[in-house]
Amino acid sequence: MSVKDIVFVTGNANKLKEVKMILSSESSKFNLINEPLDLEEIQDIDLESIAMAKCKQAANILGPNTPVFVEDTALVFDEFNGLPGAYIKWFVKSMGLAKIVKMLDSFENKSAKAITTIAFADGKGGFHIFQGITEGKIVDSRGPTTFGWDSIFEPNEASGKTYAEMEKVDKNEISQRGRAFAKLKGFLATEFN
Ligand SMILES: O=P(O)(O)OP(=O)(O)OP(=O)(O)OC[C@H]1O[C@@H](n2cnc3c(O)ncnc32)[C@H](O)[C@@H]1O
Ligand SMILES: [Mg+2]
Repeated sequence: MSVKDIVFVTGNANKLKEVKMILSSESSKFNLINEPLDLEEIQDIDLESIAMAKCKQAANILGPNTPVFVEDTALVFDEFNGLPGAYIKWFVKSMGLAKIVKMLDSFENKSAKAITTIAFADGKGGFHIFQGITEGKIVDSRGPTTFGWDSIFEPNEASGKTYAEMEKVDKNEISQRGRAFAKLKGFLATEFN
C-alpha cells in the first residue's frame, strides 16, 4: 500500500496538535505534513465559504495535484445570531477573554456553538467540506488559557468542565474539531486512495 502525503495548512500549533491526535489512527494510510502558511480569510458569516476560500488559496499555492486541507473554527453566540463566529480570533486577540464573557453579561442566553469547518482539496480537482459542531455555553474563564477560548467554553456534554479543564483525549471525543475530523477520517478511509 502506498502512503500518500496530505498537507494540513495551519499556522496554529494548538490546532495541529489536536488534529495529529485525532488522525493518529489513520496515520499508517497517509503522511500528514504541516505547511504553516498564513492564508487570508475572507469576510463572511458563512463558514463553508470561508473554509473553501482558504482551501482554494492553499491549493493555488501548493499546486492542483497536492491533497490539502484547511480548517476554520468559529465560536457562535446564539444571542448574537452567528457572531462573533469566524471573527472570534480577533476578539480574543484584541479584547481578551474577560471582555468577551462580559459582552453577554446583560443577556440571559449564554448558549454558544463551537464549529469547525474543514475544506479538503483531493488533488484531483474535487473539493469537500466537513463540519463538526459542539453546543455549550460561555462561562467565566476556568483552566489554562493556552488555547484560544478553551477556558470560557463549557460544552454541554462535559459535566461542568470547560474545554481547558478537560484532558485532551476527552476534549477531542466531543469537540467540534473531533467531530469534523471524524467525518474527514471516514472520507479518507473510504473515498480517497
Ligand atoms: O492558520 P489557521 O488554521 O487559520 O489558524 P487560526 O489560529 O487563524 O484559526 P482560525 O482562523 O480557525 O480562528 C479560530 C480562533 O479560535 C481559536 N480556536 C480554534 N479552535 C479552538 C478550540 O478548539 N478551542 C479554543 N480556541 C480555539 C484559535 O486560537 C483562533 O483564535
Ligand atoms: Mg486563521
